[in-house]
Amino acid sequence: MYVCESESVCVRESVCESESMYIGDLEGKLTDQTQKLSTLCSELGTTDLEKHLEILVVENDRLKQDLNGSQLQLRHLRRSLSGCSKCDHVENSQLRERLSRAQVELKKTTEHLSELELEVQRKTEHVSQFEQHLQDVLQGKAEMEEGLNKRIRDYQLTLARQSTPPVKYITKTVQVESAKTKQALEEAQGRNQYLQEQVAVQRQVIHEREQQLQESWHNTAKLQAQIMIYEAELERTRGEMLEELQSMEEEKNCAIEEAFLRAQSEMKAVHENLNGVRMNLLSVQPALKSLTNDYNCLKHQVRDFPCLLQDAICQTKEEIFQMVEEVKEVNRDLLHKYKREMQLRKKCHNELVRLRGNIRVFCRVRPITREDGDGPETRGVVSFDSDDDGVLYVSYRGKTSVFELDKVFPPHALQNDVFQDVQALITSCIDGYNVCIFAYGQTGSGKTYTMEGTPKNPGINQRALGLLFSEVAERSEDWDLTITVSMVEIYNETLRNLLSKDLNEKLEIKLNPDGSGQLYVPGLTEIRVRSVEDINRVFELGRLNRATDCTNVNERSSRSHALLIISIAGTNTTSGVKRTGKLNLVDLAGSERVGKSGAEGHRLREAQNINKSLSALGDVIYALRSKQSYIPFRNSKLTYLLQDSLSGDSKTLMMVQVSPIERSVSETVCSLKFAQRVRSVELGAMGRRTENHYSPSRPDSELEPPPVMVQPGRLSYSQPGFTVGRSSLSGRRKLPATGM
Ligand SMILES: Nc1ncnc2c1ncn2[C@@H]1O[C@H](COP(=O)(O)OP(=O)(O)OP(=O)(O)O)[C@@H](O)[C@H]1O
Repeated sequence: MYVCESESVCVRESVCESESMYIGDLEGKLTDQTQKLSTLCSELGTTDLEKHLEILVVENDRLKQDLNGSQLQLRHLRRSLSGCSKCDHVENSQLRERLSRAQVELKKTTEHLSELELEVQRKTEHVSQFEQHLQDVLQGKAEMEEGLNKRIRDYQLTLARQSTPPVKYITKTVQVESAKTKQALEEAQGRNQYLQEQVAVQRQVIHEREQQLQESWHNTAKLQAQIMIYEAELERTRGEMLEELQSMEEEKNCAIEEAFLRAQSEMKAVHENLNGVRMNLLSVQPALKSLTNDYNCLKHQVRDFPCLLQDAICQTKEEIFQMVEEVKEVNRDLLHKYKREMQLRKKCHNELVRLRGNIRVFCRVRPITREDGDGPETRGVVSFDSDDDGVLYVSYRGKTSVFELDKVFPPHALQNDVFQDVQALITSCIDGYNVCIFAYGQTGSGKTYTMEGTPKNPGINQRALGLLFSEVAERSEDWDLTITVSMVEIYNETLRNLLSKDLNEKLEIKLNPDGSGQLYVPGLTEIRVRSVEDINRVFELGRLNRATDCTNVNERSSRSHALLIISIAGTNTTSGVKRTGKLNLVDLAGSERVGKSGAEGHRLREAQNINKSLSALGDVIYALRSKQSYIPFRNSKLTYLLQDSLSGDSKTLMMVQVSPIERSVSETVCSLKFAQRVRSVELGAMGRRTENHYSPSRPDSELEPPPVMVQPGRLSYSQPGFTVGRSSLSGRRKLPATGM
């Protein structure tokens, strides 16, 4: 029994050994399978699939980009094509080139796309093959696992069947030995458990891979669908492009045809023109021949022209020189005649002035002004003779007084009209005469208006200086003339220098110590004037100085005599002979004050002084008229100052100013009577102030050259003095002056 038990234990041990060997074998196989699986997994594993998938995705993206690029190009081409209709033929051809390039690129892209499609297809097949293989491997593994499980179960059943009661004894033994077996079994079971777990893990992994594969298939399908859509789009675009290309081709053909037809017609026209030109050429040939001949002829002439021109120039020069000489001769002759005529004119002028009389009396009737007011007293009492401009009628209380003067200016006479009649006198002072123009009349009769005028309408003073400037300029070739100006006021028998800085300075009239009998005023300011601006400045200064000394200029002007003394000194540039002339322009004080003022105090003194000076003026004129040996020039400052302008061959013009209104009639008549008395005076004959020697005694004289012989007939101032008679030659009617 013991043997039997030991035999059974041995059998059991051997079974166990064989079982454990088998299990180890199985384990080795399982390990191999696991290794294989992992190898397979690593071969086909996630990485490769993902890589494939990624490659496919990248490839797909690239394709998408290509497609986008192609679409963009296509759109661009479409736009270009739409603009093509407006472009010309050249642009069409450029677009066609671009289109063909795009087509080539599209073709390439399509080819590349089909290649990629093939690649995708190939890869998909490869993936499906791998899947199939993986399924097979999994199936084998599952089968193997199933077999192993079955065998493990069988072994477990066998082991369960072998555990019998007699083994109790043996069990002890077996217990000793079966512990090892048990342990081995347990180990095998543990390993088996472990392998089962591994298998489960692998299954899970496979399941995940399957899912991923499914997704990738799904994506691939999607992408394929997208590719299909793109392909369809491409196809459609290609179709459109082809259509457009075709239409463009048609257009091109049409354009070519049109251009060809046009070119043909133009060619035809050109041919026709050419024929015409040919015909013209044939007809022009003879003319051309004659032109060539002419040209040759002209060429010869041009070659000879400089010589001919030189000859002609020389000849013309000679002629011109001759003509210039002739003209010079004529000019000399004319100049000689002109100078002679000028001398004659001067003689005639002086003769005319002499015949008119040295004392001339004009009358100016001022217009009725607003200041005269209204009423019967402002009625006009003065009338004129339309046939005689020297006659004036004054009607008052039924009586008419007639006054004959040299000239009467009616109220409407202008400043210039007055000046026209006095300018001959003014020019004569350049010839060495002393001239005196004074305005006489009652206050407000227009004396200042006539002498000074207004800034816009100047009177005799400014016009006289303007005339003198132009005369000086005209004579500047023969005479070196200078014009100086002084302004003096006589108020209350006091002489005041209106151009002086010291207004309190009183001037005195003195006899020139050189024994010439000339008078001069020491300290009198003489300002040289060359232009109208100079005159205006001098007048302004005079007006200012006159105004500073009184509160009412108008009042003062009515009671003082204002004198503008213009001296003209000249030296003959040829002979060195000097001569001087003086022009006194006097605005007298109002004449109505004389003996009528009834005033007291300074007003009385004023009236007495005005009376004195105007009476003295009357006395002087009376003495002159009656040719008295003594002329009372010294009775007043006025007559003393005007002595050299009232005596000898001096020329005097009295402008009697009268008011036309009834209120002033008595003053008007008085003034006109005085004027007639003055008009009847004859002045004695004295030579003009002509010097041909240096006179140091005259304070205003200049350095003179040594005396020279005066050429006969050249200088008008060399004439002897002349006696001035009352103008019996003037033809003026002698009308009795009726007193009132
Ligand atoms: N011919 C004229 N045309 C227009 N207005 C004139 C004329 N004559 C004088 N008048 C005006 O008459 C007014 C008095 O003239 P103006 O001052 O010249 O007189 P007058 O005799 O100089 O007086 P006085 O002795 O007070 O100085 C002035 O307003 C002046 O403008």
